Amino acid sequence: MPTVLDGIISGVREDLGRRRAALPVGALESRLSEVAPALDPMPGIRSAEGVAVIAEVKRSSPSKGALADIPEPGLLARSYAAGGASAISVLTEERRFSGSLADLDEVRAAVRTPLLRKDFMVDPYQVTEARVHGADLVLLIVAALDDALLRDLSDQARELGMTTLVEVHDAAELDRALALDPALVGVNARNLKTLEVDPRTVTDLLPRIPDHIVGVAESGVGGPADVARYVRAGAGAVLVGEALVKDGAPETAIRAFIDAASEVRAAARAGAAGE
Ligand SMILES: O=P(O)(O)OC[C@@H](O)[C@@H](O)c1c[nH]c2ccccc12
Repeated sequence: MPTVLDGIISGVREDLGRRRAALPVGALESRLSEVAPALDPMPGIRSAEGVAVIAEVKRSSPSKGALADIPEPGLLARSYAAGGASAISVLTEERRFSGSLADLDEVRAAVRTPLLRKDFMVDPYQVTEARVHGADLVLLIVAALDDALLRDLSDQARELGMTTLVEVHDAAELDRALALDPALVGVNARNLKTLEVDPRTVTDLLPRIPDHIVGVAESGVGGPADVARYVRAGAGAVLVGEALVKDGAPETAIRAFIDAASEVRAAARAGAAGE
């Protein structure tokens, strides 16, 4: 039976075919020289106080439908940056998430924060496109790629100066991700094949990520208590969409996430000192 992920990917391939027909790869590549070099998000992510927040611009999702209108993604991105987000994720998938490369352009024009192109990357064309539109990071979903393509896209991103966030959902995928030695490994609490969210996926897998790689807890953060739980499990970063796009004051919400994480760290330090 085809999974939800299979359905999303076939739509992504169709849309990609249309863009490639309009702008062949050679013409796309010639635009690379016109963009500013990719920013390195890692110093900011590693030195973030409490936890690095990767705040997502997300209009809708296959599981929940419409989440928020977001007429001006640039304005939302500015409030994310003002709240202390270490990076901003922009969903560019059109059919299920109502995103676009135009959103990425708008956000790029609005902030200097490192940007992640969040999409279902299945072709090198998309990685080049991400860079041309100003992305500094790309998401690579292990469940959507075989090892050869995963390696190729990861190498390509590195050659373009970009950072990869490699997303996993189970132990076997985590092993495949770690083989690439990426800067960031994301554990998605949502199973993209069924869309079910189980935070235990994150708390089980994060502790298996080596210290030199930043573990990113993805999905299912509704409030500061969820952030605290993920940080206790070893998250160096959290990726949050729905809760922020629905909040009238995303700036304040991000600060509350960071504060919750800082409290966990202070308690851990106090515990260690008292031992
Ligand atoms: O809106 P949430 O539950 O905070 O989730 C954000 C993010 O984790 C989610 O959008 C996501 C994680 N991995 C993905 C891969 C593709 C599309 C979307 C995603």
